[in-house]
Amino acid sequence: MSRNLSVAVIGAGRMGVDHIQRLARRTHGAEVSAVVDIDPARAAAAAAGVPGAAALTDIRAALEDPRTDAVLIATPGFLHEDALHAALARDIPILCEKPLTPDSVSAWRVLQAEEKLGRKRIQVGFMRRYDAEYAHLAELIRSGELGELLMLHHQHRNPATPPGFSNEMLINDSVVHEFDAVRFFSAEEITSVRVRTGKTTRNAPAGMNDPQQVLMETTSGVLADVEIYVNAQYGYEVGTQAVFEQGVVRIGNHAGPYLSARGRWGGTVLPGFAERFSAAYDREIQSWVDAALQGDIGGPSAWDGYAAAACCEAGVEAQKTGRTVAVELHEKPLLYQS
Ligand SMILES: NC(=O)C1=CN([C@@H]2O[C@H](COP(=O)(O)OP(=O)(O)OC[C@H]3O[C@@H](n4cnc5c(N)ncnc54)[C@H](O)[C@@H]3O)[C@@H](O)[C@H]2O)C=CC1
Ligand SMILES: O=C1[C@@H](O)[C@H](O)[C@@H](O)[C@H](O)[C@H]1O
Repeated sequence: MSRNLSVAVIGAGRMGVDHIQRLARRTHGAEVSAVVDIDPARAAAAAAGVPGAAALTDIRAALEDPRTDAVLIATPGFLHEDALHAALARDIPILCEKPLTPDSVSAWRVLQAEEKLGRKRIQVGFMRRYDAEYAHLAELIRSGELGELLMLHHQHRNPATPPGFSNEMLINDSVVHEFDAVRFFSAEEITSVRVRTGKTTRNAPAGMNDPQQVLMETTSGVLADVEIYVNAQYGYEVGTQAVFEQGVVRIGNHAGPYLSARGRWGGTVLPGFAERFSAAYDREIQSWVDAALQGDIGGPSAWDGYAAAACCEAGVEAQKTGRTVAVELHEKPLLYQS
């Protein structure tokens, strides 16, 4: 395809608007042809100032338009399945924000629909894989330079939760990224999950345990833990310490620059994920567009979305029961083995 990839963006909320700006202003080879939101005012506001972008309220109208080459889904997770099936029926490239779907049964249905097409059409929005430090750590692991990877310690801190955020969302909305990160770094599946709750911050909404510790193990026995703390108040921090046979690698948390001034030294804590992962989102979308123009996908697949959904399910059960819960996965279809 020599012309730009015409993308219909479904959902013009926080992430949708961010991706529309990215596609329209910072991505090569793409343009936004439609913005779809159930709320017409949101669709119109997001499409305003984007040349050629139609404001629509129904995904079907975007998919019926022959100009639509690809879709980016940024509606809430519980709406992803319908949008995915509709876009798969058009056999066009899809970037679906995380989660692929909220549970492993619906994720498997999506994966089977894609398998029938005989090619990968869906990329899942696990953008951390595109963060420069994440990519560097993955390269170090693959190179074997420091020996075998043995353990991963993660911290994931958000300043505060939006209204309605629950214990389950802490796993499904937040730790879903670490499930993907552990699978990405270890290049293995996660076999079990355990969740520990302890003393809770007074800043958490009633009924929520915050922080929590999520413990997991991979096929070869790599142990990983996550401190998930979603009302940490002071800012947004995401970091990992990877322990190898011959060394330790730290990424995230305290990236510079460090300032020495006014009798103090130090850096800045970023306010949220949009700032922390801004460059990663840019790379993620560029990689998807580049691959889509070649009829491929550029990153995490529907299998990765399905496996993460299965981990989340195990995580929520572990959270409720206090038990170590096994992650159950179907056999990996051939399509996803390379
Ligand atoms: N990769 C990342 O770091 C992040 C990913 N996300 C993911 O992005 C997705 C969207 O999240 P947010 O932008 O925070 O949500 P949001 O609530 O800000 O926006 C969702 C939008 O979808 C619209 N919508 C609802 N039903 C619709 C329908 N049937 N058709 C079309 N539009 C509809 C809503 O009116 C709203 O404008 C979620 O899957 C979320 O998990 C969210 C935050 C960060
Ligand atoms: O996906 C995201 C949010 O939905 C989630 O609530 C945050 O915890 C994550 O850090 C962010 O990347």
